[in-house]
Amino acid sequence: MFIVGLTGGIASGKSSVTKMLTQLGVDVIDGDLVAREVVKPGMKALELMRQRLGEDVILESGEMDRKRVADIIFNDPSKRQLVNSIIHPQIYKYIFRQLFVYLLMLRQFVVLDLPLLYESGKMRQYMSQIIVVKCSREQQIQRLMQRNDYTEEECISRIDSQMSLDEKCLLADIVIDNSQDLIHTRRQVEQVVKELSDERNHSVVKTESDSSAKYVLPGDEITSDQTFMRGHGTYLSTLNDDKQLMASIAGVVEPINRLISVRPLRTRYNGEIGDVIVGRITEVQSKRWRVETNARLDSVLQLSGVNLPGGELRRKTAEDEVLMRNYLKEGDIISAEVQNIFDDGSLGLHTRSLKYGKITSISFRSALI
Ligand SMILES: CC(C)(COP(=O)(O)OP(=O)(O)OC[C@H]1O[C@@H](n2cnc3c(N)ncnc32)[C@H](O)[C@@H]1O)[C@@H](O)C(=O)NCCC(=O)NCCS
Ligand SMILES: Nc1ncnc2c1ncn2[C@@H]1O[C@H](COP(=O)(O)OP(=O)(O)OP(=O)(O)O)[C@@H](O)[C@H]1O
Repeated sequence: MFIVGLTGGIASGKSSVTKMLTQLGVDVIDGDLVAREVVKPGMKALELMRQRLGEDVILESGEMDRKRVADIIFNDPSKRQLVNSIIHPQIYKYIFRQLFVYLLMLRQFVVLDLPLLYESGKMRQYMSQIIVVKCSREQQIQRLMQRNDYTEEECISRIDSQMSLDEKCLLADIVIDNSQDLIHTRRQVEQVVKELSDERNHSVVKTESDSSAKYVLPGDEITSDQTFMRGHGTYLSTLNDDKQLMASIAGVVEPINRLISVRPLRTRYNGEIGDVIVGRITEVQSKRWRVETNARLDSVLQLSGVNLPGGELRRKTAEDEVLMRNYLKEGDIISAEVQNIFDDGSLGLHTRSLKYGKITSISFRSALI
């Protein structure tokens, strides 16, 4: 799954575009809605707001006083930073949980509508593409005055509390021009969805504009430093006396501390033995299930690779084979481990551990997020 960022200036048309995306069947996470969720009474962010900004920002009903907080945010830059530092971490936690759910649902991509994507910078690293919705400053003011009954002065203080829209357009991968009527905007949105949905973009990762990225082809030497650890997409060559770390696939070198991997540019999942994956059962066959794992070929879960009721060492009988669909059927989502890689590159999975098997519900322990 890849994540597409959507941003813009205040009242530039982000919500209008997300509405069109939703109508076209795209999953959108709306940052403004998440921001409302995380300050509901009883939530940690609201308690922190009370402690750091005082009872003034809480209404009698126990809810956050949005008008008061808006006054603070749009008129006092240092307090804006304080509010952001309280609310934003909670927003990101919430968003990561939502993204995880979409990941389990094997979505191709999800759009994340974040008004402050560039200002805060935090989520940018996870985005494959960033869309900026633009209109002129005059249109922002006019639309904001019309929608919210703000004075011109109020509109200007809101617009100026954000990075300029021109600057955001320069940083964007895709710009949607919302300065004409909504039909004109809709046409652009349709085109963008068409391009993003293209199968070739299935695992698109943003690397082209990253000038510091080191690109390698299969067989290229990455390093001869002996202290590095071998990660995905690499192999050790001992042709010369010294060991060298080589690229086994084309992609971008990704060092994480001493572990070096090569991240493929545009490809489906290349599994490695020991990977823990989430997949969807696509077919029940004789003594095995076919599993969609976003790899080039369907993966295989053998009947011998699962624990059935009655104990892990129990032999699988002909009766078990008949009942396979009772254990796992088409559409079920499972977590499993890659046990082997067949000659044709397809992955053999197993679920012989209590950690793996059918995913029936998802619960989060906040401490782990
Ligand atoms: C300031 C608040 C109370 C105003 O609420 P209100 O219902 O009037 O507006 P709404 O939430 O729909 O936001 C409207 C727009 O204001 C702009 N905006 C909101 N917060 C900020 C901020 N901290 N800095 C700059 N612009 C902001 C965005 O463009 C947003 O789309 C609210 O936006 C808020 O709680 N902001 C803090 C959380 C935040 O940063 N949200 C942005 C989403 S990540
Ligand atoms: N192309 C357009 N022509 C005329 N009005 C528009 C157009 N696009 C959006 N609007 C109107 O402008 C206002 C702002 O649009 P919208 O709510 O989509 O912006 P936004 O970027 O989501 O705003 P915010 O930053 O406040 O969340 C809305 O009242 C909307 O109906």
